[in-house]
Amino acid sequence: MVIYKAKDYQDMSRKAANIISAQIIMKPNCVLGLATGSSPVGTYKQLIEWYKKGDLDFSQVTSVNLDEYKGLSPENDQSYRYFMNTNLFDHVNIDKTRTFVPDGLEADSEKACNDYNAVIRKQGGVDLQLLGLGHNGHIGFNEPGAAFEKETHCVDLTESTIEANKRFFESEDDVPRQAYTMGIKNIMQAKKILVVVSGEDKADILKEVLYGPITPKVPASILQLHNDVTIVADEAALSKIDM
Ligand SMILES: N[C@@H]1[C@@H](O)[C@H](O)[C@@H](COP(=O)(O)O)O[C@@H]1O
Repeated sequence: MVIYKAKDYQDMSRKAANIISAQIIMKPNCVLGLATGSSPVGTYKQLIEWYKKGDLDFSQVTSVNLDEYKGLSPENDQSYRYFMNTNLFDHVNIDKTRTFVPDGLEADSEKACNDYNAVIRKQGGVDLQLLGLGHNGHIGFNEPGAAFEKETHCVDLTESTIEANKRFFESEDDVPRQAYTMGIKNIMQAKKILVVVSGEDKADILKEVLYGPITPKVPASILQLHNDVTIVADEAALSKIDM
């Protein structure tokens, strides 16, 4: 595991975007595993900037996103499909038919999840998976207690995640209670993993993730067992770790 200390959110975003750019340059037809949340937004902004300067080409890139709220349509401005379109896909030359997000409108959970696993397999797996980190150590929507061996599945969101995500909705009642998420098994099968973490409020959980016991109670702790993980975190997020 490699840990890069960034000065602040912007520096973290630039460093992470550099790693993603290197992946695209080395393998133009790579499969990127992408994430939502506020942590990767700056990274996407930086990638868009470099694309606009002519330094990056997404024309052969495929993407698979980690998760989607169950019940939200792609047009719903809180859906993760909408997030990806507005924060990245609409601004670069990626072929949208090669950008995949679980189908939030598929009411049959088993079908939605099996279909998504098939999509990931068809792409030949993920070359680089970008991850944010939830306050309770979740990755994607794999909440504490999630079995490590799961592939894409339907989850009940925990109260703390609903609380953390309600800022994006009009009211707490509007926050969906379930989501489809890649499982830990899908995430661990990625060839490389890049985690972006920012802010003092993530300092305790980041320390636990990196140096605590590997346990489903802290889903991201499994990353200690992956052989190619890069953490890019800002000083605030690393403030509980001596380095
Ligand atoms: N499903 C997403 C996660 O993929 C994300 O990592 C997490 C942290 O979000 P943020 O980066 O906004 O702190 O939030 C959501 O629950």
